[in-house]
Amino acid sequence: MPAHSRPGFPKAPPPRGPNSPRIPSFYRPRPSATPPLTGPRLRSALPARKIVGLLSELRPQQMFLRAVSSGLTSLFRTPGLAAVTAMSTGTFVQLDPLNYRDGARVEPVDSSGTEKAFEPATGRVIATLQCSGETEVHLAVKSAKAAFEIWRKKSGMERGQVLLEAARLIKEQKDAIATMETINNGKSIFEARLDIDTSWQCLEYYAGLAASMAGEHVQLPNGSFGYTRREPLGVCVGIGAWNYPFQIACWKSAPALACGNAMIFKPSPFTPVSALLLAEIYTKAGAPPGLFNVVQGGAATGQFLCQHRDVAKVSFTGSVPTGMKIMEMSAKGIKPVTLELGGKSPLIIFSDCDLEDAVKGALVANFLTQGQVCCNGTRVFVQKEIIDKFTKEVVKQTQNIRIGDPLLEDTRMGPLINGPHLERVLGFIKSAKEEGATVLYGGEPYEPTDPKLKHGYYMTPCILTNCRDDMTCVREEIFGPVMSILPFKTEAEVLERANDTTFGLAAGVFTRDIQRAHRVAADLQAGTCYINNYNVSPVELPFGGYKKSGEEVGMHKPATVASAATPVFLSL
Ligand SMILES: NC(=O)c1ccc[n+]([C@@H]2O[C@H](COP(=O)([O-])OP(=O)(O)OC[C@H]3O[C@@H](n4cnc5c(N)ncnc54)[C@H](O)[C@@H]3O)[C@@H](O)[C@H]2O)c1
Ligand SMILES: C[N+](C)(C)CCCC=O
Repeated sequence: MPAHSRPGFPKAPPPRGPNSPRIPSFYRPRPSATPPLTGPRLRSALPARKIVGLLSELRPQQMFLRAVSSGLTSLFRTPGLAAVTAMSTGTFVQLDPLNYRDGARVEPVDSSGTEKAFEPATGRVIATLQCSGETEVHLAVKSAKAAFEIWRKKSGMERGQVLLEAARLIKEQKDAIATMETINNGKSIFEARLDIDTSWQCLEYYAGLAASMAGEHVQLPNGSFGYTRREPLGVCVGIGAWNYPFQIACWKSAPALACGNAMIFKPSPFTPVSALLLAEIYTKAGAPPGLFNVVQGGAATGQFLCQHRDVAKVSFTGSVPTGMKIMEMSAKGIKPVTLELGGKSPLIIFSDCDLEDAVKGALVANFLTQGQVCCNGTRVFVQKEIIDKFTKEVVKQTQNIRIGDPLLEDTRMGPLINGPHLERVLGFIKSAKEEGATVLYGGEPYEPTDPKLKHGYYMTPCILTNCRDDMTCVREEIFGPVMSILPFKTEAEVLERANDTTFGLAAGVFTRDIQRAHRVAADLQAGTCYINNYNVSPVELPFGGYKKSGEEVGMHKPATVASAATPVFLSL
């Protein structure tokens, strides 16, 4: 939550960071008891603020080379991962306990059922997890409370040192963590490595901020003075989605821990494994046992966490319907929430764009992580003058995307997360056809030639044309590799259509006209607006949503404008 809009925080540091739970949202303003208080000051009159962040002009080719040249050089056996048999497609099984409490892996003391986690590339079960019951959740909270008592008394500098060491360990173990992420999530190893980079970068960023957070000294009449303290909230809960398992765990825990809180993290039951690596790293880095606990499970476990009396805040990443439930539960306990929810983001391509960049931008805006990205720009509005040329080129490049074993270096599209989700995505394509859309390319189940991948959840990326704004495929979040192309004539028209949605997570604009770029970005109702780029993730910038895409307790919506020379490429 933006510091500027919180009572009692008139001079907080700027709310910059990768995720909405930025530093101030894990703090509560607390004036000291004596001497006399100034009292909290409401800054509700602050105008809405937009943050403009410029990306460094790192060429995408350099980024690519850096990522691939690192190689799989440091395969390791993580402490506690003794039962990992191998780190390649089709062999990994997870036999160690998947909960983490008091600095060690544990089996839950009670359970409300089991869930199977798959390797999407092969369809194999890699882990069966016990869904933590109410007693286990209570033990995790108790352990986190004890750690909080130690942690909250540390100086910001001391907390920063632990986070820095954890960041160093993540960097050191990057390839093994990325491999684990690829095995459990299905995203290509190329992408997973980029995710791990934005994970350790996030810890470094908040480590840097930890020491500089301070309260205020306020002069009062007759020689009196007051001061404010910035105090952590206590035990915070993080609930994650399955599309960025390790990154979400880092983006939630880093700001929370930097501010002096403890965190209990519940990953999605589809992707339970990599959060444990983070837990082990925090312990190794010097975090007190219990500071970062992991409980596994689905909705029931999540509810136990949200409803627990001693949980001070819930930070949630997931779908809008679940976000609504989380908000409702938290409201009953008067708990602040941060909600990072879904989207149906517009990507606007003007006729004066650099077409080559725009095509690459559209690919990365739609097919990253097999299209399972909250901020994907899936409503691709293309100005009429260039729509034929654009469509032809986008189809050509989509045909070149390499689908297959996600652990292979040249794979750019792996399997979807699981069978039911694949069916759901294919169902959207079927209904698009029924509603009059044309499938220009893809949208079919895909079977790679490697026999071990036969039971994986692959499909060809799909391009739809003849779309209308009222079609289901254009209105609803598909969360799969499906691009809908929509023609437009004028700037005013496209802005109105782009904003005509209940979501507001991200948006993109491709144009050579710099004034138009910033004018359109300012009028788009979205948490992040990319200019001549898409889906880049600099950790220094906030990441949040308008409308149903997200919620924080604050007086303005974060709106980031990320601008760069050229987009990251998906196809080779
Ligand atoms: N805005 C963002 O930053 C962001 C990032 C990633 C994903 N997402 C969104 O997440 C969605 C996909 O993720 P998903 O399928 O895992 O979402 P989901 O809402 O089904 O589940 C998310 C998490 O909530 C838990 N959960 C489910 N019901 C719950 C309940 N009643 N109480 C407490 N916890 C509960 C799940 O076990 C899981 O850990 C998409 O809509 C996507 O756009 C958003
Ligand atoms: C890293 N990205 C691409 C910004 C995605 C953030 C999480 C959304 O699903």
